[in-house]
Order: sequence, then C-alpha cells, then structure tokens
Amino acid sequence: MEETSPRRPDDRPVIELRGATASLGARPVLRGVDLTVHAGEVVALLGANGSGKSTAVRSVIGQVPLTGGDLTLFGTPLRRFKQWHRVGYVPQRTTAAGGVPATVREIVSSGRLARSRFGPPRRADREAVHHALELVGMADRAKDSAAALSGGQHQRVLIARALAVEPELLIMDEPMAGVDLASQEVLAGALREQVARGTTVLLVLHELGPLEPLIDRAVVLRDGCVVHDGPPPEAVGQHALPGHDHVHPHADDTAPATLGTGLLS
Ligand SMILES: Nc1ncnc2c1ncn2[C@@H]1O[C@H](COP(=O)(O)OP(=O)(O)OP(=O)(O)O)[C@@H](O)[C@H]1O
Repeated sequence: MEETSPRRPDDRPVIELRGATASLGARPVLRGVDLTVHAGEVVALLGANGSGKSTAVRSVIGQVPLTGGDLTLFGTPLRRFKQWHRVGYVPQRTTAAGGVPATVREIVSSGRLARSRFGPPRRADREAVHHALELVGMADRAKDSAAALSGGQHQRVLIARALAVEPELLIMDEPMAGVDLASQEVLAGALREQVARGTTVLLVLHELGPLEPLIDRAVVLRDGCVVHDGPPPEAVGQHALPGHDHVHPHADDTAPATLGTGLLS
C-alpha cells in the first residue's frame, strides 16, 4: 500500500480461514487453505479452473461446510455468525430472473431484505436500492422485466442486489465473466466507489483485467492449496496465461518464483 493512499486496510480480519478443508461429493476440493482478508482490503482469489476458488468463497458464506479447519467472519466463528446484513455476495454468473417474472427493482430490492428485516421497505431501503441501481448504471431500467436484459445487464443487476444491502464485506465470484466491455467498465467504477468507502472485497477472478488497479493482494489456489499470497502477479491477464511460459525478473525478492509461469494454468 502506498503511504499516500486514502484507504488504509487495518489489521482486523474480516475473513479468517485457517487450514480449511472441504469436499464436494467424495472429492477433496480445499486441502488446507489459509486465507485472511483484513478490513478495507481488496483481495483477488485466482487460480485455474477447478482449483477450488468458488468452493473457497462458498465455504466463507456457509454454503459449503468445512470438513476441517476454522473460519471466522468479523471475528465471530461462522457457526455463531448472524450478521449477514454486513455481507454482500454475487454468485458465479447465473441469470438474475431464474425464470421468475420480476422487474429489475424487485430483484435489487430482494438484496435489501437482510437490512429491512423482512418488514415493509422504508425510505432508507428505497434509497439504498435506487443508489445501488445508479451505481451500476441501471436506474433507468428499474421497471423493466429482468427477462429483457442482456447478460452484462443481468450481471449489473446481481451486483446491484449485493450492493443494496450496503455491505461491509463484498464477495463476488467471477463478476466480469461473460460481461461485455461497457458493463465491465461500469462494474469497475461501481467497485471503485465501494472500495473508496472502505468496503472489504474478496473477488474470484480468472484475470485481474480492469479491476487490477483496485487489487491490494492476490491469493492463488492450485489444486485446493494456496500457492501464492502476496502482491498481485504482474503477468496475470497478460502473459501468465496457459501457454505463456517465461519467468519475469522481480526486483522484489519476496515475489514467488512461480509468478511468471503457469500460475493460473
Ligand atoms: N458437486 C460437485 N461434486 C463433485 N465435484 C465437484 C462438484 N462441484 C464442483 N466439483 C469439482 O470441484 C473442483 C473445484 O471446483 P470449484 O468450482 O471450486 O473450482 P474453481 O476454481 O472455482 O473453478 P472455475 O474457475 O471453473 O469456477 C472442480 O474440479 C470441480 O469439478
């Protein structure tokens, strides 16, 4: 972090995963993962297909039970954690409507339920929904049916749904996957605003892409194990992709030797 940065991740862990193991069916998918995300940090979880990224974030939100290890959220063990209104989650790309006829505003409002405690929406709830829609550039589509949206617009709505809760922790699984360039720019801007207001962010990504300037730290999984936890690999998204095989010289001796080559393959 630069000394001049207005944002200053502090030492409080928002997510702390220690020695986490998890299986899907009979298959061990997480094999002793340590992952700590501090307040205000933006951490990218990287790795090849099948390395366990989605399983790791799904275990953080309690969707995949750990078979071993420990997990705390905001300092509370997961089994006692109840403050889900502090967490926004964007799952790996699905359609926002899921076949149910719903307007854009209805979908985004559903993300607010954890804050409004399932009562009738109050003014603050309506304003938060409107603000979330504005952040992703969809305020003018609020009354439209979600069925009429493009893939990138669907993704914007799902992200607005997570933002409507005004989360302190935002977890997104491949938010840019299959999203058109215009939507990517909008989403990067929305995320920039969240980061500026101090939101803690954990992102599953295939490559850093337009989000690169926001990332404080990268954790790379391979085969359910952490193989890198530190500065974002420079080459990601450019030439550390499968097929590219050269090692970049790093002035910083703490950078892992694996950074340049095949890290994500
Ligand atoms: N329901 C399931 N039963 C058994 N194995 C599964 C199940 N779901 C996923 N897997 C396997 O678990 C492994 C980890 O999957 P996971 O989705 O966490 O990986 P990932 O790193 O997020 O990959 P991707 O980038 O493809 O989403 C993969 O090999 C996957 O095939």
